[in-house]
Amino acid sequence: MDNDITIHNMSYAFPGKRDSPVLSNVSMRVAKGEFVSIIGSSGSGKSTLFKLLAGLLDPTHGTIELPWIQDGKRLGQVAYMPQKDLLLSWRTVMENCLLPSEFASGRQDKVRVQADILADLERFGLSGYAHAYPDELSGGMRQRVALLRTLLTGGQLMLLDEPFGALDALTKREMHRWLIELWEGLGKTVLFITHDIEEALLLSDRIILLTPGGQNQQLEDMTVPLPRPRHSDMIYEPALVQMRRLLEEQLHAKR
Ligand SMILES: Nc1ncnc2c1ncn2[C@@H]1O[C@H](COP(=O)(O)OP(=O)(O)OP(=O)(O)O)[C@@H](O)[C@H]1O
Repeated sequence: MDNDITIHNMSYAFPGKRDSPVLSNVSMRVAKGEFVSIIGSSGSGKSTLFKLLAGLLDPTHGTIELPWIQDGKRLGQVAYMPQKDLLLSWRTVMENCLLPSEFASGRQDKVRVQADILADLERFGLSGYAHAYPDELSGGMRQRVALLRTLLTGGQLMLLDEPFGALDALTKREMHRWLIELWEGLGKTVLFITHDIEEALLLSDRIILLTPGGQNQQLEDMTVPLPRPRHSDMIYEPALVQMRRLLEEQLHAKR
């Protein structure tokens, strides 16, 4: 419990829009090592929630507790992958992956960092692409580079904002397998924003449905009743069909 992420009665309104908060009295708890998906209609505040967790914005009211953060600085302790992959087009895959070490405090042995990145690229199915530029890669490969760079920023918590939204169904499925293997191997806490209910059901331990603004934002919090390892056919199990219907209804009702 001590390692849980805790958000308590948190509200956030953008400057100049104090009367219409994007997030209003939101509370949630996420256990260390959990994989939790956040779904919600467009504009319900999902990306804003991630920016608050990453420390890029400060709550207007309420608190966010990340128990492992020592000095209050979240940069480098929370790995945040924004909706757009933001790979630098003028830098190679290797140079993009070197960014976190360039920002890190203290001197790092560059030769060693590069050797580690080469090993990671192999693990991520990207061997031979260290010197390629982002626009020479497929969508799935770009996302893997962006995820690797996110991982290299370190930290216990990974915030992934619709990482697979733009991928075709087959690539998406491969990326799911790969992400789950990675998550199981690293034991990190993952928060994952998606619009794809099936994706949320197959990947997550829990799904949190964020409803748009209002005075007291209610969160639906559902545990996914599936063992691991999971496979795509599980989506047809009666408990999942029922849960999917419920989520779709809630999502449409709250628009
Ligand atoms: N910098 C900003 N200044 C003012 N309003 C903003 C800003 N960024 C976002 N908003 C508003 O806050 C609300 C929530 O935006 P947010 O991006 O968090 O939603 P979301 O749930 O992630 O949406 P989507 O699913 O479309 O990505 C929206 O109404 C948006 O217009």
